Amino acid sequence: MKTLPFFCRGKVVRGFGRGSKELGIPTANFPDSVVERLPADISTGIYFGWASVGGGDIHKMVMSIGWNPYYKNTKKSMEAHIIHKFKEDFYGDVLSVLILGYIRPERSFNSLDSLVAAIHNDIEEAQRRLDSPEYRKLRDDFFTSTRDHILNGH
Ligand SMILES: Cc1cc2nc3c(=O)[nH]c(=O)nc-3n(C[C@H](O)[C@H](O)[C@H](O)COP(=O)(O)O)c2cc1C
Ligand SMILES: Nc1ncnc2c1ncn2[C@@H]1O[C@H](COP(=O)(O)OP(=O)(O)O)[C@@H](O)[C@H]1O
Ligand SMILES: [Mg+2]
Repeated sequence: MKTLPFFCRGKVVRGFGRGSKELGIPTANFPDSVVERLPADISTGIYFGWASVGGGDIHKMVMSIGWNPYYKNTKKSMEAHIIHKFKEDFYGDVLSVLILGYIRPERSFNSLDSLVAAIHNDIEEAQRRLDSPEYRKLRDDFFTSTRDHILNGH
């Protein structure tokens, strides 16, 4: 995917409220304006990278881009599960993400448990891959040079 790494930023909006309640895995959802501006060659699927809320600490993240086939959403979404325990929700805060790599396509599952298990595997894979020196360097390069700018690009 030639547009990776891809950096984007937007205010966290509400989704269907399923992430925390049904899956036990909250996802911070990006607004339509950010989803619509994704480069065409970033296909739907599951990605990993780095994220920061409100310009705060940088954490590992996994992201889902697409129509959530298990739920048959009709609107494309971009949602990040940040691998960190937050004290409270952060709707309305600015979320910055650096998307670095692709994990797998989105798919449907026979049960909620299988979807949850697949997401836990994604989280483990992201944890492992983001420890590489190359991805740590990209984190430092992108977040220190772009912290004060609004952008949707790479
Ligand atoms: C790492 C990750 C992988 C995901 N994989 C899938 C998938 O394969 N199929 C699917 O239907 N949804 C997938 N999802 C999306 C979840 O279904 C979605 O985050 C959940 O429904 C919460 O949506 P909400 O923010 O609207 O509440 C994934 C989400 C994450 C964070
Ligand atoms: N580790 C986390 N990663 C992502 N969002 C989190 C996390 N911890 C708390 N949140 C909060 O949970 C919200 C997402 O929960 P979710 O159940 O997916 O609801 P929604 O459908 O409104 O996106 C985020 O917008 C954010 O405010
Ligand atoms: Mg969500």
